[in-house]
Amino acid sequence: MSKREFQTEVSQLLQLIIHSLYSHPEIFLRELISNSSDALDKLRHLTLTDDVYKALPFDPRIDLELDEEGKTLTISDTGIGMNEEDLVSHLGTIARSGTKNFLSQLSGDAKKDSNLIGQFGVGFYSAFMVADKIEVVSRKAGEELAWRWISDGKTGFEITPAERLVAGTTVLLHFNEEGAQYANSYRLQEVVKKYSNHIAFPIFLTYDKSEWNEEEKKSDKKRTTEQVNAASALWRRPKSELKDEDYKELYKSVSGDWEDPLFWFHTKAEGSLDYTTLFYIPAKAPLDLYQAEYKVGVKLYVKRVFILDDSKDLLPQYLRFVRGIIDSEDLPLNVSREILQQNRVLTSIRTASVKKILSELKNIAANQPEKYETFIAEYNRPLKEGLHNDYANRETLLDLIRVKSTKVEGLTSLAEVKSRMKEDQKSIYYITSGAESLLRTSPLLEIYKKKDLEVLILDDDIDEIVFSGVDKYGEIDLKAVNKASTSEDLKDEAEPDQAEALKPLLDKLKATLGDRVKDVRASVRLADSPSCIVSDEEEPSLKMQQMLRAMGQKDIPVMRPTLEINPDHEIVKKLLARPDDATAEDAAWLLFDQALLMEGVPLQDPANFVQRLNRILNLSI
Ligand SMILES: Nc1ncnc2c1ncn2[C@@H]1O[C@H](COP(=O)(O)OP(=O)(O)OP(=O)(O)O)[C@@H](O)[C@H]1O
Repeated sequence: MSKREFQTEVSQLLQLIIHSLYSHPEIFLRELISNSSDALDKLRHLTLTDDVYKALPFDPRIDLELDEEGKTLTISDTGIGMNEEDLVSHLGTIARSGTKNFLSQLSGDAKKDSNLIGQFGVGFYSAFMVADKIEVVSRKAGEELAWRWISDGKTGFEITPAERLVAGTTVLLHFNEEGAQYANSYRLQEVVKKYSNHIAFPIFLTYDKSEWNEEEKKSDKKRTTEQVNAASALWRRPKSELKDEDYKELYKSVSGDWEDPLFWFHTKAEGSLDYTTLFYIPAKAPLDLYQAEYKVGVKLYVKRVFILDDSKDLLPQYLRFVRGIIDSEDLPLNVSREILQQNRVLTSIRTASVKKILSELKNIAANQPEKYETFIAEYNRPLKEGLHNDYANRETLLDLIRVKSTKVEGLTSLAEVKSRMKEDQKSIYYITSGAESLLRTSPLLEIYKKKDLEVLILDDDIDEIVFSGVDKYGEIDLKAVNKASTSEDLKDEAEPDQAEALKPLLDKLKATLGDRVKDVRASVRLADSPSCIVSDEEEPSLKMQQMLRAMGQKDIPVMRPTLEINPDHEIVKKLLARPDDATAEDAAWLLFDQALLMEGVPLQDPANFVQRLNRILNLSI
């Protein structure tokens, strides 16, 4: 006999499940049935593709056996099974980094945590909500030995040799007080129908059925086995036969989510390629959305046979929040992961699927704006990632994303921004890189305020990278206000060019600031501030350079910004009038440093800044 302890994370998860998950104890059955269904999927795939397994008998089914008196339930499958090693690693440790991350997000507030866990899916361990002892007997396909795993969900588990006639897994639950309600055949049937009706394999329930005995005028109990689920691949049925409830139920069983999805798109394609797709958008963004090791939410089937559910090639990465099914008629059943990557059929399905998802989202944006708002609250950012990566769908994605702006409260679409453009407005303008409050008060926006031009406030930290690659919305140029060339648009033909008159001052400033600046120029974009910082077209902004360095990128050359000064500002006028003033040098540095501060860039030498400031203050008091 070998006694082992659970990995710390498992104990943590078990504690949580037992103490805060009482709101939905029935999901234990969905989780165990879905594990069985996965195990059957895996074995079916092997029997179709791997010579070693081809000769093995495969009679796929899931059996629930109820002992009402003894308050036990077994869930058995004829799937892939587990050997001793698998039992230890699958039912004693948590390998998925997503789960570990999930645990670290827990707040200790039972209500919030149970919502989190609902989105996450707790798997096998959820059975400890309803059982105080669980025995698993499993035999791996192709192996002779079977193993028994026993645990009370508290101290650890034991593994001993056991017997099992065929490959597969049997989970025996000894119900606790909470679980006693499930030692009831009606309740079990109800829960199976609710969550697992469309599992592709038959689920049988064996129980003592009461039957009326006419002769003896009493009811007898008779051991009966009945199929309790529909076992149909629901996605292959015509849309007209399916009700919203059917879609929601399938969603919950494929995603493990408790909440209804926001919406779904069901498509049957016939023609050069035959396939069915059913995609769902979860109401809440998956918790691992921003993790490199996110869990794939789309399963690939070939002719209703499950192939895989962990391929990142089924949809582009930015659509990783989509859940659902792709079922193809044209792929071979033995298609391997490597082949999938360059398979023409899958590439076509993927391209068409992305188009479909995006065009459906566009419809929703147009026809159900409130619902679309809920969607955007969760998924605006991944769509922006798409702008960066999915060139082919950029136009659609530009219509789908939402942005903040100086003209509206909340979010707005680029189509709305376009419709608000003034007659002589040459481009759509935006400002990036920094917190919203910093961006809204930036001196770079002064001229736009004065001219009553709208500016998009792009304060998401990926915005600068994303939008630096997007230079047009339809025919209209998109321009960052902190780029040197953007000011070309703003030049007033009527206004005389002041550069000539300013030249002596510009030269002087340049000489003082030396190699800290690339250039010093007269600005056309300032109204109230004396100076601002701009970058060249191809260069990341100062704030961005700072971020890249903070992220550990070392090879970023030091890029010098251009300082622009406002020819109409009193300070600038005075400096021009008194070129030999003793304070000129201090003033030059203060003009530069304050422009940096307004960009959100920390000063290289704050002590120097303060000394200069105090000297000037002293003179003015
Ligand atoms: N009936 C079964 N047959 C074969 N393997 C199983 C069975 N039940 C569980 N396992 C194995 O144990 C692992 C852990 O199961 P668990 O339900 O905790 O998580 P999961 O199914 O991987 O993830 P989740 O349920 O969170 O999506 C599974 O990945 C699988 O390898």
